[in-house]
Amino acid sequence: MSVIVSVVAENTFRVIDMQDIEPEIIEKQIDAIFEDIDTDAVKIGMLSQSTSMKAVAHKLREYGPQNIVIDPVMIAKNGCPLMQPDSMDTLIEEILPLADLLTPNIPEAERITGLSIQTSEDMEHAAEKIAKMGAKAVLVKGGHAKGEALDILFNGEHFTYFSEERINTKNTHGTGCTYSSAIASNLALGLDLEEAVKRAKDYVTTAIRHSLPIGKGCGPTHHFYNLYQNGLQREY
Ligand SMILES: Nc1ncnc2c1ncn2[C@@H]1O[C@H](COP(=O)(O)OP(=O)(O)OP(=O)(O)O)[C@@H](O)[C@H]1O
Ligand SMILES: Cc1ncc(COP(=O)(O)O)c(N)n1
Repeated sequence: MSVIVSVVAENTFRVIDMQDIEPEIIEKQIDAIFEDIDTDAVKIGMLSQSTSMKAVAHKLREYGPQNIVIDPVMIAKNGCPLMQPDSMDTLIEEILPLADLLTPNIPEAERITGLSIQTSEDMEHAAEKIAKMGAKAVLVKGGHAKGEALDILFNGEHFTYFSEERINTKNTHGTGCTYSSAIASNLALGLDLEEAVKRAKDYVTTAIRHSLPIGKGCGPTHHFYNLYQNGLQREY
């Protein structure tokens, strides 16, 4: 089930424009879900401005769902801003504390913490600092680093490393969106956090390995590669 918070006119190489949905309509979309259907996990992506964040936070506090995974989207792969800079305080005060898991990439973790992140120790420090700010667990993603594709999970007590070799492709549009959605889905299935992240890391790595060379910019990850392998054939 989806709640539309913004309609974004974008393709593989640019964001042309966006129109945010009125906060009252965001809240009513959330009501429409929670008054009807059981919710096992929630995944939150782009929230472009404070009023959208406040609407989402207000309703999540009201309904109190479990397994809230938040991808604090700030800037698209192609460099276009997706979150207004003046909404950073609202993100930190209203959204971050709702997270059972926050999944910043390195630039997002730097903006949230004010730390500079160069090494895996820096990723650990940032994860710890974000946990102190109120997120129950933090996964700092290393897609923007060099070398191995290393992500570090801090569950409030200890760190777990998830590493894969870096795939040489420009078609990484939506890697973080894919990853956080897969983690939320795995939590909804009842897996513990470490196992949910481990399986989602395998999934996103396969989706990047078989990402689609379409469009003039960064093509998307292939969400259905395994499904197609198992019978729903389609050649790429
Ligand atoms: N070239 C790559 N090869 C292998 N894994 C990658 C590559 N790029 C990103 N990843 C992995 O993809 C996942 C998403 O991380 P990333 O840092 O790209 O998130 P993101 O910047 O939030 O993504 P997006 O904003 O595009 O949705 C992580 O597991 C990361 O390690
Ligand atoms: C609506 C929306 N949400 C998230 C992203 C981030 O994905 P990417 O960093 O791959 O551009 C995006 N481009 N658009």
